[in-house]
Amino acid sequence: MAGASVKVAVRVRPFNSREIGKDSKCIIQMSGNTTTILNPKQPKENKSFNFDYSYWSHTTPEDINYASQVQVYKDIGEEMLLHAFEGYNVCIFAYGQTGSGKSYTMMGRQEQDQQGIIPLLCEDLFTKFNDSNNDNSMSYSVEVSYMEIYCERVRDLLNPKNKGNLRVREHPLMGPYVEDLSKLAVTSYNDIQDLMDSGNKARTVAATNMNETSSRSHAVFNIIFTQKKHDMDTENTLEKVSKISLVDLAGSERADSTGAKGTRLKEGANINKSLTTLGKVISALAENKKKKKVESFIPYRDSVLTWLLRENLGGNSRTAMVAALSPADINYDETLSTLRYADRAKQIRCNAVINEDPNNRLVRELKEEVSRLKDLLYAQGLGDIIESECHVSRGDLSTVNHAMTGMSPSPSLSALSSRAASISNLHDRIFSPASEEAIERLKETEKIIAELNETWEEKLRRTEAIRMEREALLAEMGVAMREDGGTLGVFSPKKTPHLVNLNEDPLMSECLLYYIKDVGRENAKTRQDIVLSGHFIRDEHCTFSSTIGPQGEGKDWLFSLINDSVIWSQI
Ligand SMILES: Nc1ncnc2c1ncn2[C@@H]1O[C@H](COP(=O)(O)OP(=O)(O)OP(=O)(O)O)[C@@H](O)[C@H]1O
Repeated sequence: MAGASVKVAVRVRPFNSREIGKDSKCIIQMSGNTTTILNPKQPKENKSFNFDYSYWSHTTPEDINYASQVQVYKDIGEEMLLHAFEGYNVCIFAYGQTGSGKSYTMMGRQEQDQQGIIPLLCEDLFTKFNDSNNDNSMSYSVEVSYMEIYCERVRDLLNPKNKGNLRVREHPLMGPYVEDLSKLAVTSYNDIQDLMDSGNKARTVAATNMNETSSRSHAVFNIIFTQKKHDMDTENTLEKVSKISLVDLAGSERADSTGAKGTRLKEGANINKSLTTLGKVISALAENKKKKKVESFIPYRDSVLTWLLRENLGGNSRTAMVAALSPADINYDETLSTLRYADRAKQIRCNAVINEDPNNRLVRELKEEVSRLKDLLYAQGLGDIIESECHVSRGDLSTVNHAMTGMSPSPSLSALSSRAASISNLHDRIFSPASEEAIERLKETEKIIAELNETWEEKLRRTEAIRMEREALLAEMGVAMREDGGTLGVFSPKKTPHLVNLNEDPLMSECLLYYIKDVGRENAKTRQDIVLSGHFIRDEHCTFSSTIGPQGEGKDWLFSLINDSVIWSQI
């Protein structure tokens, strides 16, 4: 399987109501694997591209050429899942301008069997486990993480305790990773679905708090999937670990085309830093494939996204990309640029290897690293600090120095002054750059070993504790959830719910459901007075209920947040 190319698919969606309203023309044609874009200004200037798959989803399922969610999953998702079972890392990422259909392809909609690649793949994963239930020699475990990259900062979407931004680190043995990102243990498809839902909700809430839509952030859903095969004869256990990364990228439009100014422009630039770097990485990898000898430098480290996805882009991974296309003539420039991007991605080759027994090897290598670092610190005369204080947090000088001097915590005045002198000496010694780095690395490595050594039961307990925290947080917000005829809604018994259009364009069909805090509508004047409770698609299956209205007024209200002020309007 070494040296396989990135699989590239493009998919064109139906017109949205805004495009229909503007009497848009469809500029995409597909025939077999070829996609052609028509230049609306110069009708003879057609451009054609070949991809592994060209998905025509512009019409309705009645059209025999229509590519359904299931077909996209069967071609791309199923193949990648198969590779994961073989023990390869796999990655599927969706690229395209805002509103082109990335989230629809990756997540889809819960209702009407329109689930996208991520839920279908997760469902299939557990179906495959259950199918192999009678093979006693096999055992499986699945862990999930879900993060968001916004303006080069990483947020945990599954653990409400991880409120701030997480640190992206690089360990010499582990490569780049996100420190403290929760990996939660799951035992069924329902578990994973719950996590997906809460992650998606956390993403929308965060975006709303920043007066943004989630289309400005990159979402990375990781499934770490471990298979163990026990050989009864030799009593050996063979382990394969595969990381499945499913990525919904931020909208790819260029900053100038969104009309962004000031802070927005800066945010755009930062968001685009990850996308621009992704483009540069893809171009450099494509160039390298053409060149025979001197390989160009690949700027993985220039953005958080490319750094974290390094292995998936030209490294140890089987990777697929879905480029989402708008069919409308008004989006010609963006759509052409998406097609060119996808065309370059075809050139990337990845050298995937089966990850056999990676944890045993990693723990062994990490332990070797620990003893190397300890030797180094002993050689610098810092032996006692390692014995007693390796686990203290950085900068906890008093504890470290206490360990170094061996003094009691409440020394006499004279002892204090001599201690102070020795502390200042020791301070220089401990925190010389080399030893500081070694101590830091030692702590980091021990933390990684502890995580790797965590038992399955401990993981389940930790996952449950985090789930309870998530629920407590929702309860605090006054949210009670119920499934209403398949339509997801979040309702509060105490507070008045409201529907809000997510997009500035009132014809766009994504909605947020808000309700006002106890202050009442007339007093709801700022962002603090409202609570977000849900995010869904407004279409013929989701009509606004007339019972949703402030203070029993029986009318629906919309509000917009302009500079943090709530502006009301009645539908
Ligand atoms: N193949 C499709 N069939 C039917 N509807 C689709 C399809 N693709 C997208 N849509 C609809 O188009 C709208 C925009 O799609 P989606 O939210 O997936 O875009 P996006 O590229 O993820 O945008 P953003 O960058 O804002 O997240 C949604 O209402 C979605 O349901």
